[in-house]
Amino acid sequence: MNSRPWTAAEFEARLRAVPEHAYHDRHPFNVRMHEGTLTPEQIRGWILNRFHYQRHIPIKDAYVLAKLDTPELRRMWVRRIHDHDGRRPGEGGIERWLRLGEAAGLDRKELLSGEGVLPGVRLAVEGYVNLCRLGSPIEAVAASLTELSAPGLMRTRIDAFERHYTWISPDGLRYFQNRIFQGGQDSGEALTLVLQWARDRTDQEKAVAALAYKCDVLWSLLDAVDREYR
Ligand SMILES: O=C(O)c1cc(C(=O)O)c2c(n1)C(=O)C(=O)c1cc(C(=O)O)[nH]c1-2
Repeated sequence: MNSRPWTAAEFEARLRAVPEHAYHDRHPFNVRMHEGTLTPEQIRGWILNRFHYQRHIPIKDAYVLAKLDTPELRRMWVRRIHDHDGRRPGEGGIERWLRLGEAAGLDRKELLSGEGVLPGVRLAVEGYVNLCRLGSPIEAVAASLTELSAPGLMRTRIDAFERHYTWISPDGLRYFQNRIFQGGQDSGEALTLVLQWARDRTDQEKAVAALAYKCDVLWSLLDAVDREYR
């Protein structure tokens, strides 16, 4: 027999508890990034590998979009693709990440080539894309709720970069500045949907599990980078 559903407040608390314990801001590589002890080579290795994640975000969002069955929901979700791809060449999050790479001394051709992306990073990103491709709408949307923790992390990261990595021009940090607002908007919308859609305890548990899986994706990405750039 199914357990009783959690109340909306209980369910929200369970969702919020997942990234509080398992978000990648606690990963030793990220901790060292914020402490200012990473070398330029380590920072560049992170930027290059994280680009693989960034360029797959609009791809996974296209899979999520295809699961939404009303114009209202699709209009809301399609904004995420525009946020990353921009509406014209030279705009959007992917372009800003390329500029971050350039500000750190990486060639954009090198970033776009995908060379040097670690196998563990490829697998982690593939895991997230496949969850959004094959999972239910509630799982795909719940997985994005790591973004509940992203705006706070962006503020700390900008502060750390401005303090410790002054060899990167401040213009390169525009990606992170934009994500403070975008991450807040994305996660607010996603949380409303997940709370609305979960009808029973099975849905609720699947949403929590999808969010935990997404934390593992981000954690594994940093594990791979940390191991390679010792
Ligand atoms: O730098 C980060 O720590 C970080 C984390 C996350 C996240 O928590 O998933 C995202 C981003 N950045 C990000 O830039 C981004 O566009 C993004 C989209 C999503 C998502 O799951 O839809 N997460 C994140």
